[in-house]
Amino acid sequence: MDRFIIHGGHPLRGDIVIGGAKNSALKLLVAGLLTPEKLVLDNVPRIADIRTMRRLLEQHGLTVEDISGDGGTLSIGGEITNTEAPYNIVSKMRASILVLGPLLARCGEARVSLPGGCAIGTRPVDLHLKALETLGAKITLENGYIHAEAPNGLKGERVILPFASVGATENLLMAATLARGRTEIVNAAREPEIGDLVGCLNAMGARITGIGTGKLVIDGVEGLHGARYRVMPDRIECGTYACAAAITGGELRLVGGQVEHLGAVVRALEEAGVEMVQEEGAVRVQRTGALRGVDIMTEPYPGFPTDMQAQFMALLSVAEGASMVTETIFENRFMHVPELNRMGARINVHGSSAIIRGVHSLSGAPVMATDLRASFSLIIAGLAAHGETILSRVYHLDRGYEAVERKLAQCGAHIERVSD
Ligand SMILES: CC(=O)N[C@H]1[C@@H](OP(=O)(O)OP(=O)(O)OC[C@H]2O[C@@H](n3ccc(=O)[nH]c3=O)[C@H](O)[C@@H]2O)O[C@H](CO)[C@@H](O)[C@@H]1O
Ligand SMILES: C=C(OP(=O)(O)O)C(=O)O
Repeated sequence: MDRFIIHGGHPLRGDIVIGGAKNSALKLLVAGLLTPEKLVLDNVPRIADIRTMRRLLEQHGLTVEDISGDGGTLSIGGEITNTEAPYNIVSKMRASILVLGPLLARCGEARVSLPGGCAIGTRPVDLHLKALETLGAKITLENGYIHAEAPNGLKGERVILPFASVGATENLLMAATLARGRTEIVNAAREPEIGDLVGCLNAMGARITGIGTGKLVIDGVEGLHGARYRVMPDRIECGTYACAAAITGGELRLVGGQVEHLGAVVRALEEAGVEMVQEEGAVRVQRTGALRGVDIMTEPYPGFPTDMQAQFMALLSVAEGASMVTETIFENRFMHVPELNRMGARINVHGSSAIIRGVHSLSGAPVMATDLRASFSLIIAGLAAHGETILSRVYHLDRGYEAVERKLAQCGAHIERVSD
């Protein structure tokens, strides 16, 4: 198992290229199930979750080719020969549940392992299942698997989501592209990655309107065709490196980053004394003065993203004054707190809120990654801490961040990966 060794105290300066968004690319790959023709995706991030998704699609019978030879451009095509998504892949990566809608729409049936909970919460999929049932699917749960059938195809309906779930919106959206008639998704999630999925599906011949709003309207078509589409830049990676620049008092150009996707993160960083400016083709980030405490609450887009909560908390741990961070999306997303406290932070958790009392400095320590974003929050703390931080279980990080040690080291960080 790999570890990172970080020696803190070196301001980050230079350019970091922001890769394609994990949370978009995964769904765009799944969209390849909706057509036998070739879907070519550019700007695909080279991360473990994408490799897992490739394996899942390949075991459904599709061919995934690495056209660029470096994993950045993939083509997906071929016929579906197997409609089962097995436990060993779904339990590894929850986004696998997204094959359910497309398999059902294309093949009239699917068997997908129930994903179960994960480190950050129980994460049920009831909204996905209810939404597909509204389109006429018959769903049963047996032996840990979801069995969905729609032998006569799906039929468009109005679906009101009780919560703007990202995954339920995406599953339903993909299924509805091939349903008979019109589907309306009311209270749809508005995350930019959903807009990217709609953009790709429309390029494949789908008829979807309402991008960026809480109401998506899908007019079903007979079939989708091949297309070429570029994955949007990863707004969470961009926000993550912004926190890293800010905590070290450095200045970064985040190449390919887009301030408009960051919404509430930009405002929160500004309040904390960090400036993010959109320039041509890059976001420039630097501190404007001392870091100040800020209160934030995670919310669906355009609110503050839960996927930025841990990284922002690391920054607040050395800000002047007190901050309160309230997590409203996942019930167990504070596992970085005890690890940050081992590095000298003063954070108390009360239910779904964490109170952070800013300290003057952090000190390096051996710490353990518990999930993807929590891992990066410990790197951010390690970059500012005195002494050595050893971060173990780096595989969590490799799920979603590409070439972390290279990107940071070329901007002045002292970080190396050690394999046991
Ligand atoms: C691969 C991917 O894109 N993952 C993102 C996606 O996850 P994901 O699509 O799983 O997130 P959702 O928006 O669906 O989940 C939000 C909340 O709704 C609950 N819920 C969801 C579905 C359901 O059927 N029933 C239910 O109760 C979840 O347990 C959670 O508490 O959006 C999250 C919220 O922005 C992000 O943190 C994840 O990084
Ligand atoms: C929680 C995340 O991903 P997933 O939904 O794949 O677990 C994330 O990207 O922070």
